[in-house]
Amino acid sequence: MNILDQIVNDKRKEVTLKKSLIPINQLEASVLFERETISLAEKLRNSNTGIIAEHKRRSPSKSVINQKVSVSEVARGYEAAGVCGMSVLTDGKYFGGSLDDLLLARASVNIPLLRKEFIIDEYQLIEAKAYGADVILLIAAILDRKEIESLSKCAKSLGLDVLLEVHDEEELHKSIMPGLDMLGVNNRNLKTFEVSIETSKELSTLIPDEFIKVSESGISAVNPIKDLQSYGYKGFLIGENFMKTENPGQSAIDFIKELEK
Ligand SMILES: O=C(O)c1ccccc1NCC(=O)[C@H](O)[C@H](O)COP(=O)(O)O
Repeated sequence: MNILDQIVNDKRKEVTLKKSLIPINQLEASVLFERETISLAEKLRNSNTGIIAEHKRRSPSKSVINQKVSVSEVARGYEAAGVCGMSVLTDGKYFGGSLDDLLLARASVNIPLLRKEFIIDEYQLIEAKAYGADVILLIAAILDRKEIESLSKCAKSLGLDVLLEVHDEEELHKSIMPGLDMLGVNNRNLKTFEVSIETSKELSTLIPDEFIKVSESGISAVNPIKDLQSYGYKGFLIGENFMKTENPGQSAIDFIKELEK
């Protein structure tokens, strides 16, 4: 069983429990449910830097990254840096995140927020909207084509952008369909945890132009971004590189300044 199988097994139990505790109509009653969302795809399309900065306390590949900084402080720092959007990990068991992190980020900034989660059920999309997300992630490795289609339709009906993540050509072919806004290539091999931006380069020509291309994971310097931009990438999801520092917002500021040179 690989790490994604383990996470999804736990996630199914978690979602079943949550559904029994918090009914959908309670989530729909959130004031944030009626909020007009901000499109991350649009921000990336019009940006020269395209940074999506992540709040990530820990991970299966790195264990603890940063347990000290507050999510509000990180969010405000990222916004000040001029990122296109912020990714907030909401999984508790493997990443130390929560829906409250999303809520706190929402209360702190006015930039697109991605709910970074292992989405397997429409219930989680309704939660995402109720807690202030603008974007959701769908992971091709844990969903079949029909599930991707129905989850992306549901997300769009809630006004949420959809970022679909793939790891290889097979996942890409299986999941390309209208209704997705962004296609993310994850550079992290989830069997070995090795990261290589070559994965983004190799898959770039297979992604139709109508999708905004996002490169995810293992980015820790500006030169790889400049390289990936020449392969058509407009978005760059960066977590650990910022979060491993004492002041993630300041490191995003320094990084973007360097990228703009
Ligand atoms: O980061 C992990 O170890 C991980 C393990 C299993 C599933 C997902 C995982 N990460 C989620 C992500 O996609 C990354 O947090 C994101 O792309 C940022 O990556 P990085 O810049 O390398 O922190």
